[in-house]
Amino acid sequence: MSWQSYNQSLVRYPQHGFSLDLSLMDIAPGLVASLQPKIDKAFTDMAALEAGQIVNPDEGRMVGHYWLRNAALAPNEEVRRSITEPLENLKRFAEKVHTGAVSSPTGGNFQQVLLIGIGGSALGPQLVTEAIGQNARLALHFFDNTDPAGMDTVIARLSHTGLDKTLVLVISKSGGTAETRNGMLEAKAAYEAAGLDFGRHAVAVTGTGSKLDQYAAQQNFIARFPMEDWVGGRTSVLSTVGLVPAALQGLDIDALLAGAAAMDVETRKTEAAKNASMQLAIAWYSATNGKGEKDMVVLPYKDSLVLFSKYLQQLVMESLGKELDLDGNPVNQGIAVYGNKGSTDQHAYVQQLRDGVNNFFATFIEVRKGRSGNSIEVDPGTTTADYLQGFLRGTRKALHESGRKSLTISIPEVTPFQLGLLIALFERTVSFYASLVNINAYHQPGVEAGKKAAGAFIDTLNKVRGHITSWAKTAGEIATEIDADPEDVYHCLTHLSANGEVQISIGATPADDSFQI
Ligand SMILES: O=P(O)(O)OC[C@H]1O[C@H](O)[C@H](O)[C@@H](O)[C@@H]1O
Repeated sequence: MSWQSYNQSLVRYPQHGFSLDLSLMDIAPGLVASLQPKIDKAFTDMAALEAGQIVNPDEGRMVGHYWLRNAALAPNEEVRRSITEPLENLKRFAEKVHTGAVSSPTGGNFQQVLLIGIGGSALGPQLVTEAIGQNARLALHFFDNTDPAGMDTVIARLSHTGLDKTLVLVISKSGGTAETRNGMLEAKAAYEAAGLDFGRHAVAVTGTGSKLDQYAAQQNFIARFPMEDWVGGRTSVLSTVGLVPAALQGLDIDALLAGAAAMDVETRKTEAAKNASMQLAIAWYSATNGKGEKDMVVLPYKDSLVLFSKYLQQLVMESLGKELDLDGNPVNQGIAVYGNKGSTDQHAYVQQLRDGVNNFFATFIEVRKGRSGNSIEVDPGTTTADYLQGFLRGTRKALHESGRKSLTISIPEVTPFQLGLLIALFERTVSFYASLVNINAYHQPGVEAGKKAAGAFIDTLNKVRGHITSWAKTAGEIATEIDADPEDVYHCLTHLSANGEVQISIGATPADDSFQI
């Protein structure tokens, strides 16, 4: 480690207490020169994106999440209003919930929120809640799956305060996501079982006219907030998707937006050496050979940032994980992201990072402030915060000594403003990196394949249900009757057996197992 290379490779924005240290990334001196045409193109793409000129060919929609924190950039008055009006409305709405002007139909203020959403409609709000929601006015709970047992656990937890005091926030951009629809129907059933009118406790955040929007109107939801078509799910944390729950928690959403806007100011500058997102994109390119050859391990040394890797996983992997490049050539791009937090991970998988397969680069996130308030001495003169800093610096050094690359992002503390900075930093990095490797970061064609196959499986499951009899049959026999894949039929039958709908007699192999009512 050299003091000189630290000084030379640091991008810092002292006015925000932010710095990005790339000194341990070993970026080859010639790389930037060889990438220059691509870097120039990335800046041109960025300008086109911010000007509303990037339209996803398969979906026909503009990409414009940058406008959310800078409405003045929006390409026309209509888009500008679609940012400013919901922002004012959601603030007013949160205020009404806090003052009790919007309250539980059974009387009294709402005291907690159940957020139902998945993917970008949950990960952003979860990140914000964990990072800066410690003193939230209303506690947030989540349904982010179609797991009935998981939902039962959450409902039981909510019932301590009471479902009547729980505001339900159903969030889905498309308004048609199965897991979210299921979660909403399960919640509705729980409210009805408690003798409560679900609609009078519910709020929707969704695209105007979507299935959810129509359902919310029909069920007389308390409020509906629009989510604009030009915001993608994984970049929606600063739209109504993230801001409605944040405002309900009483968080400083203006500071969150201001942090993102401040990072945008820095990362809009076309001097690559001073642009933290461009430097990060170049570092990703250098570490992964521009082909995702290494994974990104995200290690924030701060408990409140524990969900940052989970959040980045969607942002990076759904954006960059693409089969084809922009010219239609197969490239199978992407960067795998995982992580948790330091120093906890030191006692779990850092052993492999240091000594095992060298298939990653680490992203350390350093938060300089330990806590607000005084600290005890755990050793003479030493605090727990000293240890946290020591472990970060120590692990970074140990990885470097064994030839592992890492970069370090430092921020002063985890505030709404700093969280906004981090979110915007990575959004722009993903955008730049996509330009460097010539892919579209703003569509997700691969996600549909699994959804379609799941739909087909559920159709088969329902057909199987209709062919179970009081006499025993094998999966193969039922598969022949309904013209389906016997392996699928077998898994339908074991599912029905585990859920008490059929009885199973185990044979020598799955093909010999038989099932009856
Ligand atoms: O907000 P929704 O429309 O319900 O979508 C939720 C998620 O579902 C999809 O599978 C997409 O790949 C994600 O990008 C999206 O965030």
